[in-house]
Amino acid sequence: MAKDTYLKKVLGTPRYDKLRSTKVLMVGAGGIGCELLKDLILSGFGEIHIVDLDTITLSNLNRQFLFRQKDIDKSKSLTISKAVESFNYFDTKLVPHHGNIMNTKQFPIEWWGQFSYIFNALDNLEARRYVNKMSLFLKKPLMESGTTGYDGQIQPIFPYVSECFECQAKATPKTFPVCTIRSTPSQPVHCITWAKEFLFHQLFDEIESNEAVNENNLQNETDNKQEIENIMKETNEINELRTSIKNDSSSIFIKRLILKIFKIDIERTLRLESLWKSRAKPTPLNYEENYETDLLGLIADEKTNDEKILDQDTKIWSVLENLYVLYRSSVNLQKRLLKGEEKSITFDKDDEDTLNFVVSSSNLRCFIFNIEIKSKFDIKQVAGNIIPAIATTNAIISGLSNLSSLKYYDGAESKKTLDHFSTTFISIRPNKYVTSASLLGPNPQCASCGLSTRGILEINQDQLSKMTLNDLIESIKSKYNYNGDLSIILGSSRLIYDYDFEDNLETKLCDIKGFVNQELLLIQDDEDELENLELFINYNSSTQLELPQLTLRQKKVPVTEKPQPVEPVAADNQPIYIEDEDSLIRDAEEIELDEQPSLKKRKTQKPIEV
Ligand SMILES: Nc1ncnc2c1ncn2[C@@H]1O[C@H](COP(=O)(O)OP(=O)(O)OP(=O)(O)O)[C@@H](O)[C@H]1O
Ligand SMILES: [Zn+2]
Repeated sequence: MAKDTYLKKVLGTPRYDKLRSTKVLMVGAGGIGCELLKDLILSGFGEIHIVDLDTITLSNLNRQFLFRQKDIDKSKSLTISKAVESFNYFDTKLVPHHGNIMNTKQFPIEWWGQFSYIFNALDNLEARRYVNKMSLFLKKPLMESGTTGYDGQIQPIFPYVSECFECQAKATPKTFPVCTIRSTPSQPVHCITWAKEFLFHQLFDEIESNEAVNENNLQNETDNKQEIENIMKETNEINELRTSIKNDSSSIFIKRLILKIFKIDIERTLRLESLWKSRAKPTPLNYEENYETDLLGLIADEKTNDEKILDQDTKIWSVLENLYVLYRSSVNLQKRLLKGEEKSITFDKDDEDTLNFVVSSSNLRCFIFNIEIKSKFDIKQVAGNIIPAIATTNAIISGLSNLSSLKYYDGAESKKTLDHFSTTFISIRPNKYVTSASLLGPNPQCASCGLSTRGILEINQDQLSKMTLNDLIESIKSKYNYNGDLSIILGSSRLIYDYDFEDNLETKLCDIKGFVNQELLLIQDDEDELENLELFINYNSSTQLELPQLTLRQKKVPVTEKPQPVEPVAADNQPIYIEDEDSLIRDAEEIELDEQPSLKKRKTQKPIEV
């Protein structure tokens, strides 16, 4: 049977026609991306653009099945597009892009406009938030997906109709007080964090000016003046070591480092009696007396010892072995910096030198503080924030992501409501492998979609040099029916106009600092009647000034009820609804957009435009 006839039969003609002419975007070509691309191709999408910033590493191969050993170090997006050629039965057009999705030069807003659906297959919050924002600006449906170990989730997002990615607060990574890390560790994770975030970072990585440890920060954590003084002194000494690594090609800095961090700093901390009243005291490392000679012996036969020690990643290394690993990794890191190709080195769990440095220094600190020493394998999991990625979980989540998106292209779109979709979870819980929850409307408190409306302000260079800020304000006021004054914030926080800050009113737009292509303008109604308006500035050669067609929603009395996270209920063949005190909500009701829906109302449905 001809391919097209086959596909038409499987999909049905209306869906076939739609899918063949549909362009979609997949962001991320890693664990989920490999599975998802296979599914999207076999579903008959007409054109798929794939974006990934990374290259393939050895550790990807166990689950990113489209990559092979020969592909290591090659671009993920380019390789994945070639890898699917053998089963690209329906001649889907594949367009790979090697780059960061947040790069506005490579991916300007017009570029996003071409897609009918966006699929996220990402692994970090920052990029997910960015894609969510773009989907809100362009009102493009987005399928969010993620997995950790056996757990996974998909969330279909229909901008301003269902919850966006930001509507529910996200868990923030666990952090520890500076003083626990710097002075009083009690668990291996404290020492690992110290080794990775402080010691390694300060010695080898690029340091941003706002990162510097300063007394003010420390005063919020402890009122022990001496402790603050010690931490500041230690930081300055580390900075000196950092300079000596690059200025003196000998390995003498390693001995200075060992003596400083495992002996002198510890002795200094021990003098702070108050710290040790209710804690076990650390024991400074007697390096010169107990270990130096043996270490020099090991170093004399590096070839044998590298094999005997460095490769034993599940073994618990002795103190001497840890010193050996610290020495070897420090020498390698110094060599790399002296070579000049790398200005600084960032910790990466797959970079052996950085991992070995962190493992050994963390273990030596554990030894000093009487904390259990861990294997390299175990420390890698913690330092790399690794939860083992499971290929099957990725495959199931990608399957759900693809299938759920296909419903969007089903025949009768005019009747389609959020009821047709659900957030779906998988987890290893017995009898509840797959659970799902119906989609909620936007959280009215959500800063990304509930409190504001977004659109694109198109403007050409000529207008930029003719128009003043005042002209722009007048255009905005009349377009969106503001009753009173407004204020404007440019970018993340720069106020350029409000009722008592009029300095820029007569300034031409091109002369307002920060008023540049791809930047954001946040417009707030001083009367507090209309919701916030966020405009994305887009330079365009043909348009004079074009403000987006939008109706700003009226602000109503603030809703006091805080949305609660929804506990999913078990899936069966029936659509799943969330049970509340009164009843199961089964009928689709429409929400008027200018209502401030409560959580219960947010369960009701609004038609989705396709
Ligand atoms: N801002 C971004 N732009 C483009 N691609 C991104 C961006 N952020 C992350 N990615 C890509 O998303 C993919 C996520 O895949 P995955 O979660 O499997 O991570 P990985 O880096 O391949 O694996 P691991 O982290 O386990 O080594 C990666 O290929 C990563 O390069
Ligand atoms: Zn939202």
